[in-house]
Amino acid sequence: MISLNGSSFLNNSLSGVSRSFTFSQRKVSAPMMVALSSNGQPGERNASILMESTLKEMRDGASVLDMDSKSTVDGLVEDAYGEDRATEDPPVTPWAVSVASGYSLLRDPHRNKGLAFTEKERDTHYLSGLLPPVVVSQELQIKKLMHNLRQYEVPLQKYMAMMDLQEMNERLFYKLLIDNVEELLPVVYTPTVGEACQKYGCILRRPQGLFISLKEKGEIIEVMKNWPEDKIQVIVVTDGERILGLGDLGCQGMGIPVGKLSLYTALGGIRPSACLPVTIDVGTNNEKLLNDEFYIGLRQRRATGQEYAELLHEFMAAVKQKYGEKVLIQFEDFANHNAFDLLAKYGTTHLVFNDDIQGTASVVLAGLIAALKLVGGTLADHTFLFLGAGEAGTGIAELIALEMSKQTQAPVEETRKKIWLVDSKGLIVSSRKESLQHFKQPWAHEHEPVKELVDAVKIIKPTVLIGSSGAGRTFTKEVVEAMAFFNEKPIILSLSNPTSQSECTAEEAYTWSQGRAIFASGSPFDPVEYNGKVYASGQANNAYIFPGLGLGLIMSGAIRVHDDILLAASEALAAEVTQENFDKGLIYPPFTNIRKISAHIAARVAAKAYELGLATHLPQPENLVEYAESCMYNPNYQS
Ligand SMILES: NC(=O)C1=CN([C@@H]2O[C@H](COP(=O)(O)OP(=O)(O)OC[C@H]3O[C@@H](n4cnc5c(N)ncnc54)[C@H](OP(=O)(O)O)[C@@H]3O)[C@@H](O)[C@H]2O)C=CC1
Ligand SMILES: CC(=O)C(=O)O
Ligand SMILES: [Mg+2]
Repeated sequence: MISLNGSSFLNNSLSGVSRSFTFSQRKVSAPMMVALSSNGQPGERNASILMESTLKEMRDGASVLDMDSKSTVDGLVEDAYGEDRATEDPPVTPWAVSVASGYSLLRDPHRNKGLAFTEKERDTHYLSGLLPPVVVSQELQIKKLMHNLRQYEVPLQKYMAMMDLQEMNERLFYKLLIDNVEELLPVVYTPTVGEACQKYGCILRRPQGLFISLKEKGEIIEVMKNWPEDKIQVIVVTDGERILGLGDLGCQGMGIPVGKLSLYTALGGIRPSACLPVTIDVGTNNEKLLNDEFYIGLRQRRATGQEYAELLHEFMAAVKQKYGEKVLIQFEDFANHNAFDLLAKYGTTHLVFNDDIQGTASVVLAGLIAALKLVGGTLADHTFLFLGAGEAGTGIAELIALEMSKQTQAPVEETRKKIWLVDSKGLIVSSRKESLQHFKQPWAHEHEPVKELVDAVKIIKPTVLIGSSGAGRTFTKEVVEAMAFFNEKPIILSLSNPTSQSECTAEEAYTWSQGRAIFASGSPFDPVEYNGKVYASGQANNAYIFPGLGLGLIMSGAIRVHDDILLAASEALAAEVTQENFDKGLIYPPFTNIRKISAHIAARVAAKAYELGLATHLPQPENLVEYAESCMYNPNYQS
C-alpha cells in the first residue's frame, strides 16, 4: 500500500467481485488521498483510466482541484466519478469510490455501458475481446430495448426485463425510463409492480434493497453496514402489510420501495446510489404466503405491540446513527394501525414523510386546485365525499380542510364539515364516534347513519367523489349516475391501486356520466372513446409529488416535513397544468414533462423550507428551479 500524502487507504475488493482500486478524496481545499493496489503498482492490469489519469495529473503537476473543476456536468453538479453529487453535504470524512475494469466492469451496473463502450474505453478498461466489435450509441441501445420490451405481451415479463436491465446497466435503465416514462411507468410502478410483489418469491433473481427482519433485532446497525453505499439520502421503507390495495404481502412488499426509489431517480433526479429500499419483515398474516413454498420472508404471523415497536425504533435509531439527521425516510404501504402512529412518533425526531397519507394528500389537492379551473368556485364552495377513511382518505381530507382553512380564515374544525367519509361500515357520523379509530374521529359529523355509498351520494350531494377504499368497482353505475345527476361536471377520482382495485374504470366514469365526469385514477387507463369523442384521463398518483418533494427537501437540507411544505408542493403541481391539458379535461399534466415538473415542485418545497427555517443548506440558492435542475442525476453515459 502506498501513501501519497501521509494518509493511506486499503485497496478494497467490492464484495469479492473483482479486484478494484479505491480512491479517497476530499472536496475543495482538503488534500487528496489516493490508494493504490495492494502491491502499489499504478500500471497493474486492473488499474482504471481514472486512476491513470489521476496519476498523470499528479505527474504533470496538475492539482486535484484542477481535475475536479474540469469534471463538472450540468452546471453545478460535480461528477468526477460518474455520479452527480450536488445534493451531497461536503464530506466530513474522505469518501471512497471503487472502480472496476475488464470483465468486472461489464458486470458493474453503475458503470457498465455494454456495447456503448467506445474503442478508447475498451482499450483502456481491458475490455477488448469481451465485447463484439460494434460500438453503438446509448440512443440505439434504447431503441433496441424498447423494440424488445414491446414484444412482450405479459406486463410481468416487461417488469422482469426492466429489473434485469437495472441490475445490468443502471444508466441505461434510467435513461430508458426517463425517455419513455408514460409507457414504462405502468411497468416499473403501478399496476405491474403489484403483481410483481404478489409473485416476488417466484420472479426474484438478484435481491434488491435491504431486508431487515426480526432475526436482525439488536444488530440492525451491523446489517446496514452490509449495504454497499454510505451516502444515503432517501430511504423508502415498508413492512409490507398494506401493499397497494392488495393487502398483506409480507416481505414480498420489497417491490414497492424498489419501484418508488426508481421513480425518485427517474422522476426526481436523486442519485441511484443515494437511494436505499428497505423492507422490515415482522412476519405476515397472509395464509397463502405462509403456505407458499416459494415465499421469501419469515414464516410466522406478524409481530405486533412492543416487539414490533422495538424493531421499528431500532431501525429508526440506526438510520440516524448511520446516515445522519437529514436522510429522508419515506414510510410506504404500512397498515393504517401503524402508519399514523409511526408518523406522529418520528415526525418530531426524523425527516420522515408518509407517502400514502401525505404524498397522496398533496397530489389530490393539486388535482382539485387545478379542477377548479374547469368547474369553477373555490375549494370551500365544494362538498367532498370519500369512499375509504384510512391513510389516503383521511390524509387527503385533512389537507383539503387545511387549505380551505387557510383560504377562508375559518378554523379547520369548521372546514372539515364540508368533507364526508364512508368506510366499510357506512358514513362516518357522530353516533359512531366512540368506536372509531383516532384518525377517523375528526370526520364524525352530526348525521343519521347511512350504510350505502349510493345513499350517501344522494343525501350529501357531493361535487367531488374520491375513492380511497382499495375496493375495486365500488363506484357502481348508480353511484356515478347519481354524481352526474347532481353535478354538471362531477369530479370523480378512483385512487385505489392497482387497476383491479380501482373504484371504477375510466370507461365507466365517462359512459355513466355521459362524458361529463372529470376523472382521474391511481393507476393509468387508456383513453376512452365515448359518443365519437376521445377522453384521456389523468393519473392521480403520489408519484407526481414524492420525487420533487424529496429533491426539494434534500437540496435545501430540510430537517423536518411541515404541512405547509405539502401545500407548497400541491400548488406547484397544480401550476404545471396547462391550458392545453385543461382543454382535454385533464387536471394533471402528462408525465412526459415530469422532471421539469419535479424541479418546480422541488423549488417550491425548498423555498418553503427556507421560509419556515427548516432548511440547513445555506445560503439559499438564488434561482431554486435552476438549482434543482442542476442537482438532478443525469443518466447519460459519462466517459
Ligand atoms: N393513487 C395514489 O396515489 C394512492 C392510492 N392509494 C390506494 O388507496 C387505497 C387505500 O389505501 P389506504 O388508505 O392506505 O388504506 P387503508 O387500509 O388505510 O384504508 C382503506 C379504507 O377503505 C375502507 N374500505 C375498504 N373496503 C371498503 C368497502 N368495500 N367499502 C367502503 N369502504 C371500504 C376501509 O374501511 P374500514 O376502516 O372500515 O376498514 C378503510 O377506511 C389502496 O388501494 C391504495 O393503493 C393509496 C395511496 C396513494
Ligand atoms: C400509490 C401508492 O402509494 C399506493 O397505492 O399505495
Ligand atoms: Mg403507497
